[in-house]
Amino acid sequence: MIVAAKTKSVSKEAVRPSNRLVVWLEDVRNSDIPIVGGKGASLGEMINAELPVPRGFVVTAQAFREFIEVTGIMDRLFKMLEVNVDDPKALDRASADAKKLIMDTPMPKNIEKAIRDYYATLCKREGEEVYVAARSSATAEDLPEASFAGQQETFLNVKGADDLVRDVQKCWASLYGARAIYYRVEQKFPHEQVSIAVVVQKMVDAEEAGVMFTNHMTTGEDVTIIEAAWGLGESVVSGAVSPDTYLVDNKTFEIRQKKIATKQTMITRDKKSRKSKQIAVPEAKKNVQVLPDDVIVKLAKLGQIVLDHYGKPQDIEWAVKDGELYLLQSRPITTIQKREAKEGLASGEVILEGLGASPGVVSGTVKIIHGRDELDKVLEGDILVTKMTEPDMVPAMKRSAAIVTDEGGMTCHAAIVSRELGTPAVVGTREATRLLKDGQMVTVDGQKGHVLLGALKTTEEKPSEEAKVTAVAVATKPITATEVKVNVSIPEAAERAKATMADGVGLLRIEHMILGLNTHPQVYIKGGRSDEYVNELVKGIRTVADAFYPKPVWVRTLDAPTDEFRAMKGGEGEPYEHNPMLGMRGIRRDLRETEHFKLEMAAFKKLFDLGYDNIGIMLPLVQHPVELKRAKQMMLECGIDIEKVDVGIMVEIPASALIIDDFIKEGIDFVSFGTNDLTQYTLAVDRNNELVADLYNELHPAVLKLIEYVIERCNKAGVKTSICGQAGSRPEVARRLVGMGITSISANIDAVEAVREMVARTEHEIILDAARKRVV
Ligand SMILES: Nc1ncnc2c1ncn2[C@@H]1O[C@H](COP(=O)(O)OP(=O)(O)OP(=O)(O)O)[C@@H](O)[C@H]1O
Ligand SMILES: CC(=O)C(=O)O
Ligand SMILES: [Mg+2]
Repeated sequence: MIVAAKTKSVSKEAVRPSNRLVVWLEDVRNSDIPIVGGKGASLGEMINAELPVPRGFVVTAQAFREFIEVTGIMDRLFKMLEVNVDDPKALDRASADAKKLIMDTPMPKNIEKAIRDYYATLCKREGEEVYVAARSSATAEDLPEASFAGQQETFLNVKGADDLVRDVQKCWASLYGARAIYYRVEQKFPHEQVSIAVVVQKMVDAEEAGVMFTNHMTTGEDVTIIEAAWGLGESVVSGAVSPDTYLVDNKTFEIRQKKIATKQTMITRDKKSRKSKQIAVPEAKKNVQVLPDDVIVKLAKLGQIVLDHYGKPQDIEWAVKDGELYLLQSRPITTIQKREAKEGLASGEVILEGLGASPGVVSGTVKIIHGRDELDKVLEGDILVTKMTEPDMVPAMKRSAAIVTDEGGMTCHAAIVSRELGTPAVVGTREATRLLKDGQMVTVDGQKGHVLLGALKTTEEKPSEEAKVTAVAVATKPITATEVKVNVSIPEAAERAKATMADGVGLLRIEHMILGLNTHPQVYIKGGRSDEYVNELVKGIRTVADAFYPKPVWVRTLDAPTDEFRAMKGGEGEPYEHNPMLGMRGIRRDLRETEHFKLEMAAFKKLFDLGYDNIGIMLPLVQHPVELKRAKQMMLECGIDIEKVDVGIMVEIPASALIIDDFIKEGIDFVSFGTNDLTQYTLAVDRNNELVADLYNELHPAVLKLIEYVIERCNKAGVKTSICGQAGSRPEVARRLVGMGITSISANIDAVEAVREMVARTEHEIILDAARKRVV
C-alpha cells in the first residue's frame, strides 16, 4: 500500500509543471498554484479526483514571465504601471498602454509552438478541431493562495490555433486592466510579483448550467443548493437570469425543495460568429424545471465528492451537455474569506460609503438585484445589493447577511426593515449597484455606513433567530417613568421586538403588511376579495398584539405614498405625482378612498371583538382637526366604540403642531411625533433626496420648538405624548424629550436598550437636581 502510494507520487513528480511553459491539466496539483494559478490548480485537482472536468492544458505563469523577459518589454511594462491610480484618466492610459504593449509584442516562437502543439494534441484526442475556453488564472509570488477572482478575462468559444494564441495573449493583457491595476496598488501587491496563467479547456456547449453550493453557507445545514438555468452558465453567474433552485439533503440525497423560476433569458454560442449571445428562452421552456430529478441528485453527489476531496464547503460551477455533467470550477465557500483576510487582501479599504442604517459588521458575497425576478439569487448569508428594497424583497432580506442600497435615507424601507430584522445595512450609497460586483466578497459596517473590500475577519455567521432574540433582550431592565416602547413594521419582527421588554409598541406600520402582500388593495376590493384583505390585516396586527398583550400597541392606519404603491401588482392605476411626499398619502388618502379606510376599520373591529383591548389607532399625516373628526365619524360608522379605544394622531406636519389645541379640543388620547416627516416638512428637505440630505436635521431648533410646544400643551390637557420617528432612537434626543416631559418614547428594536438607559439616567438626574435644589 505504502509502496504503491510512493510510486504514484514519484511518477507524478516526473511530470511536475515546475519550469514548463505548458502543462496538461491532469498533471496539475494544488501545490502548483504559483505556476497555474488557483483556477488551474483546482481544475487539475478535480480531474485527479476523477471528477468530470473538461480536459485541457495550462499555459503557465512561467510562460508569461518568459514572454516579458525574453522580448525585453519587462522594464518598459512596469514603468508604464507607475501611475497615480486615483487619477482615472492616468490609470486608463497606463492600462491601455500596457495592454497594447503586450498585444503588439510577438509571442516568442517556443511558447507559441508549445501552445499550438498542445492544442493539436487536444484536438487529436477529441477527434476534431475543438472549441476551447481560454481562462485567465492569475497568481502571485510568495502568496500561493492569493485570490484575483474576476479581475482578468476569460475567452469562450475559441477555435483554431491562431485564434487561441491570440486569445492567450489577450488573457495576458487582461492582467493590466484598469481595475486589476487599481486593485493591486490598493492591496499593495507589487505588479512585478503578479503573473498570469491561462487555462485552455475544452468548451462545454452547455444546454443547462449553473452553480452548486455543497453546504448551506450560513445556517450550516447539511444540504446542497443547486441553481440551474438554460444555456451557458454565464447567465447564472452574472445574474442575468433568475435560476431554478433545488435543495438536496446531503445524507439521504433526497430533494428537499425545488423552486422553478421563470427563466427569461439564456446565453448560447452562436455557431457562426462563435460568440456568446443572450437570447430569450423559448416560451415552452421558460417555466420548465431545468434539471431532471435524477440529474439533480447526481450533481449533488458529485458536489459531495468535491467537498470530501477538499474537506471544505465548495462553490461549484457546472454544465450539462448531451446529458453529461461537467464541473467547470470549484472554490471554497468560507475559507476564501478567511484566506483573503489573512493575506491582507481584505485590507479594510472602504470602497463605498453611505448611511449606516442598521448596525453590525458582517462579511459576505455580493448579490446585485435589479428586479424582483432575481431575488432567488440571494442565498443565506449573501449581501443584498440593490437600488432600493421593496416590500416583496423581505424574504430575500431575511436571507441576507447585510443590505446595501443606492438610494434611501435612515427611514427608507431598507433601513426600517433591516433594523427590525437585525441585519446590518448601508443605504444611500448612490452607486452600490454600479461599483460592487456580483460574487465579490465585501464587509458591510452598518454602524459606520461603510462597505469594505474583502472579509475583514472570519465571516460572522448570521445569528440564528433565537440568538438574535436573546441579543436584544437585556439582563436588567431599568424602571423608567417615561415609557420606552418599540417600533414594529413587519409582524415577523414581533418576537424580537418583544424581547426588548419594551413597554408597548409606539408604532405598528400597517403599510408594510399591505405592501408585503404585493397586491394592491384595489385588486382585493374590485375582485370581491375584501374579506381576504381584512383577514390579512387582522393576522398581521394580531401577531404583534399577541406578543405584547396586555401592553399597548398603537397601530397606524395606512400611510403609503403613490410611488410605493405603484410597484405593487395592480398598482398601475396609482397617479403620478410631482412630489409624492406632499401628495396622496396618510389620512388624506384614506378619507378620499373611504372604501379602503373601511376595510382597515373592519380589521380593527374584528380585533376588538376578539378581545384585543390593547390596540390603539393612530392617524398619520393629520393636517387639520376636520380630518380627525371625519375619521372618528367613520370609525363609529364601522361599529368601533371610540370611547373605549385609544385614538391618536401623528404630529408630523408643522401645522398640526401649531394648532395642537384644536386637536385636543376635537378629542385625542395621544399624539406621536413623526419626526421623520416633521423634520422634512419643517425644513423643506425631502427625506428621500440624497442631494439635500445634509440639511436634514431632526435637532433643528425649529423642530425641537414645535415638539416642546406640543408636549407642553398636551401635558396641560392630560393627553399622552410619544415619538415614533427615527429621532426617538437616538439617546441624545431621548434625553431632551424626557427633559421636555414626554410620556413615552418609541425606538427601533436595536435602540430600545440604549434609549432606555438614557431615559433612566436623565430621569435620575432630574430627580437629583430637584433634590439638590431643595437641600440648597
Ligand atoms: N470549459 C468551459 N466550458 C463552458 N463554459 C465555460 C468553460 N470555462 C468557463 N466557462 C464559463 O465562463 C465563465 C467565466 O469563466 P471563468 O471562471 O474562467 O472566469 P471568471 O469567473 O470571470 O473568473 P474568476 O473565477 O477568476 O472570477 C464561467 O462562469 C463559465 O460559465
Ligand atoms: C414615523 C413617521 O412616520 C415619521 O417619523 O414621519
Ligand atoms: Mg411619517
